[in-house]
Amino acid sequence: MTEETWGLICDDLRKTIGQNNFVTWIAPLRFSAVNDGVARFDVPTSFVGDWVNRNFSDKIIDQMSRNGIEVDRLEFSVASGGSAPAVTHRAAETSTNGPRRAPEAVAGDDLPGAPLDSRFTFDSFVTGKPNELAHAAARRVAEGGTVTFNPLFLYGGVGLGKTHLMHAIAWELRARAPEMRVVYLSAEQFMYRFVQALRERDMMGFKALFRSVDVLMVDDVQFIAGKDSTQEEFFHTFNALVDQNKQIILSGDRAPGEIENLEERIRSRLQCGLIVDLHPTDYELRLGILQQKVELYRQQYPGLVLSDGVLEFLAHRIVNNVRVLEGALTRLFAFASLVGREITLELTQDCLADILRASDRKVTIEVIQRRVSEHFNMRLSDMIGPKRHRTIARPRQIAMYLSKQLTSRSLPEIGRHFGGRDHTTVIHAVKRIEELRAADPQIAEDLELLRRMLEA
Ligand SMILES: Nc1ncnc2c1ncn2[C@@H]1O[C@H](COP(=O)(O)OP(=O)(O)OP(=O)(O)O)[C@@H](O)[C@H]1O
Repeated sequence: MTEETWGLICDDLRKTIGQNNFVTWIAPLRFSAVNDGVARFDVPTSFVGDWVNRNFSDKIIDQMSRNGIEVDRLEFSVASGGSAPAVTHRAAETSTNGPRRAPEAVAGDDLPGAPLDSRFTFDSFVTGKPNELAHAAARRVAEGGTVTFNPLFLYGGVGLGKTHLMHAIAWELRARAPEMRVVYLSAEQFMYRFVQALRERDMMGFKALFRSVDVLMVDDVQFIAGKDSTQEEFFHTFNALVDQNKQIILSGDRAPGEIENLEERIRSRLQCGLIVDLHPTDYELRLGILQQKVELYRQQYPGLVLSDGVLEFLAHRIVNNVRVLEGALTRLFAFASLVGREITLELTQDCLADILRASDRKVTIEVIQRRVSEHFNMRLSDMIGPKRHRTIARPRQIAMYLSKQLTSRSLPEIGRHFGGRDHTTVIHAVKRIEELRAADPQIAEDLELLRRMLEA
């Protein structure tokens, strides 16, 4: 297999495992050789090799086979040094998110940090009303001065920039104070390190390692909910660091108070710091992000002409998360440069027909939740939270009902969007609202109003 074929396989893998997983785990691999049914790779640390082997080997083998390379297993050896491989750069440069360099590890080799994405800096983070508070808090922490709020907890929906902000803080701290031991990792990686330490009977080492950092950043903490011993260890690590006045920065898909199956003592500890919310994007922010990305693409595709109104059109029409917006723009530029044409509105509509159709059709569950919360004057976060009072539970049921009516999502998927509730809860909600619609004219009217607003 050539490096070029590996590059193609990487492109496919990115689609199947998602951009974040790809950047963190696959991009750092350096393809070495295939022989006797074994594909060999160099990896920066045994941790990465181990993780990829456990979590992604099936997918890699499958994608290889789709590209005509048949292997039975993968082997990883720790590279003796050097930077990320050329093929990783190439694969990364054609990523759906535009030009960038390969990820780098933020911590020294002895520290358990995950690689950082070099695109995710403060410079490249566009601010607007929906994210200004989160941005300001992140900036403050990144100054690295006296610890004023601990932890900083960033939360918000998918693809709204939580990981971007965390990486930006890490880059900034690293630039300002290179001697600081800054560790960024996902909650899943934290758990993996913990389980590995248990297996290898090296809890002392684990504790010493995590207690020796100056700044600890853990992404997607909702992941540890319900995982009892990991939570316990996380709690001790957290306390030890707070006691030493070390900064902790966390992110989650919802506020700490709304993460189910999180131990009460952790929840209350998390609530002691500053909790900031990244809100869904608005039109101005989307336009700002598009304009910023276009500047980058102008360097990559010099000479491409963009007609007036195209960016405004995209900002209006693609209201999903920023990741989708970026993907659309990347495709548009790549396509226009391939056919050598100006990016007109017409070309945009042709090239992005599927994405536009999907956004058209899509009244998303998130939008339904938002509209219903506004209508009933309740907090959006209560849609996914645990509260059961009628004034909250009823609108939540209405939102579930509308999600079933207006989207093609399955019952379990809807349940997941409502704070990981079971599909039977959704069935119950749908039945209940159907009954109420027949019996209560006020509910019938509310439903009709909401449906019209959502389909407008
Ligand atoms: N305000 C912004 N300015 C520039 N780029 C942004 C902004 N918000 C998000 N992005 C980009 O959108 C993409 C998704 O962001 P990110 O991965 O940080 O989201 P997330 O909130 O961590 O999502 P997830 O819940 O999926 O982990 C990234 O490529 C990021 O650079």
